Amino acid sequence: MGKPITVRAPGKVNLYLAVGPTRADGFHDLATVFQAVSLYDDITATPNDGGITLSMSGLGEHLPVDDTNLAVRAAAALAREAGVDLTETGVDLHIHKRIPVAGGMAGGSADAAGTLIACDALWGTKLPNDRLLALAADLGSDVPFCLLGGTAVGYGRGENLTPLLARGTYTYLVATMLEGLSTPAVFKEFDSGQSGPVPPPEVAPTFLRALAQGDTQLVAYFGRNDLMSPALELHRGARHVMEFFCQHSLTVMISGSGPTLIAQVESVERGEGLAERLRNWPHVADAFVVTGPVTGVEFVPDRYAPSRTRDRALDSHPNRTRDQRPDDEFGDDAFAGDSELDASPFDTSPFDTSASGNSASSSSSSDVDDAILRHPSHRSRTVRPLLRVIRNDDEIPPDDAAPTPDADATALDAPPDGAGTSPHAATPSDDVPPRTPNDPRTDT
Ligand SMILES: C[C@](O)(CO)[C@H](O)COP(=O)(O)OP(=O)(O)OC[C@H]1O[C@@H](n2ccc(N)nc2=O)[C@H](O)[C@@H]1O
Ligand SMILES: Nc1ncnc2c1ncn2[C@@H]1O[C@H](COP(=O)(O)OP(=O)(O)OP(=O)(O)O)[C@@H](O)[C@H]1O
Repeated sequence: MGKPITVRAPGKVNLYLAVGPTRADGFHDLATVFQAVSLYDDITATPNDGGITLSMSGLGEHLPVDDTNLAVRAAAALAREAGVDLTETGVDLHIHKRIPVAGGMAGGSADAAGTLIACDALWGTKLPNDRLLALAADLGSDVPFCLLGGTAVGYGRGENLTPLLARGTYTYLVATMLEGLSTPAVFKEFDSGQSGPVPPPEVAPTFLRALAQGDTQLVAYFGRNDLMSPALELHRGARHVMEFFCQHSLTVMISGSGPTLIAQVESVERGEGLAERLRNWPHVADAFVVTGPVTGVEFVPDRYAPSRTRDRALDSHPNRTRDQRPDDEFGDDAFAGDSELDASPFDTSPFDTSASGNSASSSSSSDVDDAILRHPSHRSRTVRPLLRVIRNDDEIPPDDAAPTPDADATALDAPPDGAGTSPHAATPSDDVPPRTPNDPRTDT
């Protein structure tokens, strides 16, 4: 029987999320910009001689492990699609979860995407990318993006993806909540807040331009999430936590359908300082710093594969930071062994530990473990990049069709109601969620 395969799958944030009308199938048309961030679930697939089993650790300890779990559904869907006979060939899945459950960061979707890639490699199904992406879309609207990673615009349900030109690295302070939110409930709340026909959703050209230019402040300024008001209506705790962000003049958004709150910060150091204080706020489950963009699902070589002991140590570290550190913190040696990852897993196993002479394996295992979990995204090697991406209709507006950021910034120069002079400032009040430039209510 073959060796276990471990992949890691990133969570996402939505930097822009415009919601359109409800479709005949009950879903909403979206125009959204996803970014994958350095917060990962690890998925290990071990071959067995029949059936699919699942165990979970970390934040997933209390989730069901039956066929309602998205990871189990993903493995079963792949087996069906690829004609794998589950009575003879199966998989034991283990997921170590760090992405919050029902937090709007695509936790379940990341597990489904990771399971597809791990089982595809384990069973040697070699499903073409377009079929993998179609399977992913059937499992959930966010699953295709979790496969792809990076920064991408999503239309349709969010599954019609095009990678975006996005310069720069984004550093986010993230606050996860003790209570989650149900995605369908948030969409329903959005519907109930509409008094007339909802226009077709689109991403503002100024926003795309800011992304392409790597102007992180303008990206925050033009960011939008139509699910923010409905999510905050449903989550009093998140409304209170927003006060913290506003007190620190941060432009706060929810991630996806919430209630996780995110804000760009200018440095990892500032973010970590704020996160430490935020952890003591009521309703907050955890606070930490992540960076983006990172790549989609990646294979983790054997020697870096998670161990329960390491996971526990990392998760309980008081300054746990899921971030990108400056390169020199690890030195190039930490990734010197990664060249083997450039090969397709179907040609040469990336999990072959026989390459013991590399400098990574000569480092102490804890140094390397630390390094792989914090490694800068631009160094990551996606073994099986999903280069062929589907998208049906609209093209991104050409540069010359877009107003210049300056022109738009002038139009928006006046701070929104209740906000300070900085576009990043908003004034908190007691129970009413503060208005921010991202809050659709500021448009009215
Ligand atoms: C809010 C986002 O996270 C933004 O990226 C996604 O749209 C949600 O993606 P997801 O969690 O993968 O959601 P799915 O599992 O596909 O759908 C869950 C439910 O959310 C609602 N839903 C989801 C996506 C969408 N475009 N319109 C919807 O109305 C539907 O009620 C659906 O039954
Ligand atoms: N592997 C999984 N991880 C997390 N949740 C799962 C998983 N499988 C099924 N679920 C169920 O899916 C629901 C949504 O959880 P999830 O963590 O995916 O939400 P989310 O991050 O808000 O999703 P999204 O951002 O894609 O809308 C939960 O109620 C949970 O019970």
